[in-house]
Amino acid sequence: MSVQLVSDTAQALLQIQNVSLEYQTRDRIVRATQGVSIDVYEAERYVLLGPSGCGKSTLLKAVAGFVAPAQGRIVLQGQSVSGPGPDRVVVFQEFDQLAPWKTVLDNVLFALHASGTLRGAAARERALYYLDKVGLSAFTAAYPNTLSGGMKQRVAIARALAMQPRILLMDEPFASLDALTRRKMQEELLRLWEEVRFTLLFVTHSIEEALVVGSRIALLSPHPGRLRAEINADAFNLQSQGSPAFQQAAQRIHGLLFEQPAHSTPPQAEQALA
Ligand SMILES: Nc1ncnc2c1ncn2[C@@H]1O[C@H](COP(=O)(O)OP(=O)(O)OP(=O)(O)O)[C@@H](O)[C@H]1O
Repeated sequence: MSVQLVSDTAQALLQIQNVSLEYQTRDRIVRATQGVSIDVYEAERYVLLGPSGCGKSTLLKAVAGFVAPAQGRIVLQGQSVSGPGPDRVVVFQEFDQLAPWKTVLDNVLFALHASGTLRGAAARERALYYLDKVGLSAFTAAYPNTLSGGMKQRVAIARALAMQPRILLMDEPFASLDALTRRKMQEELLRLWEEVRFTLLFVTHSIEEALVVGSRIALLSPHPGRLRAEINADAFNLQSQGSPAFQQAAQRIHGLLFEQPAHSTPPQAEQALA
């Protein structure tokens, strides 16, 4: 009998129940996802993977409460999501998500103050704690325009973790970084997860990134996105990248996404799905 990662009887932290998402444009309705059902459990690193336009970002925005489902519902810890809240924090791809007129420390403090999460010395202590966790203790007084792209993303991650959200939402957070920095950030994210054990919902269109970052991966079909399969990726990390098992998993995912037999697609160093 095989051992399952997740107990069937455990209550999922996040339940995406038969969710269809739509945009109303001037002349038509664009359906982004179709009847997607996903359960995400406490301390999972759950990845949404699929080709460009399959609705990954829209699904993440719906969990964040920015987009209301046209059908189905999203439930976080037993409560229906009906709008944004400090229990869900998003880290985006863009480097301009920090306030440029605030220092690194003030960017983190502002989130804590504005959301009513913490004030005074307690807020400062928590902000400094998470800035230290992302290796930015020496840059608390710096302004965003003096930081590299990777450092800005670290501030955004520290700011998000400082909120101690029930779930951290990341929308292709490393996609604008060069390959080396991206790898380093993946490594840091996994190290942070080992320490803090937050629950993560992570969007990417890179098969490799999904396997490295995720403990489970949802494969979404092309537009409109439907759940095609869920893959257990707990066995993989940056060290296993390039191993035969890793390459096989990447090949299998590629096959599942594009409905090709797994053996017909040679594995590549980086399999992006754009
Ligand atoms: N504001 C919008 N108005 C109308 N249609 C939209 C809007 N945002 C997204 N869409 C459409 O919804 C679908 C899903 O888009 P979404 O950005 O969620 O996909 P994605 O999988 O995240 O893609 P990518 O990997 O390219 O970011 C696409 O067809 C897109 O054109």
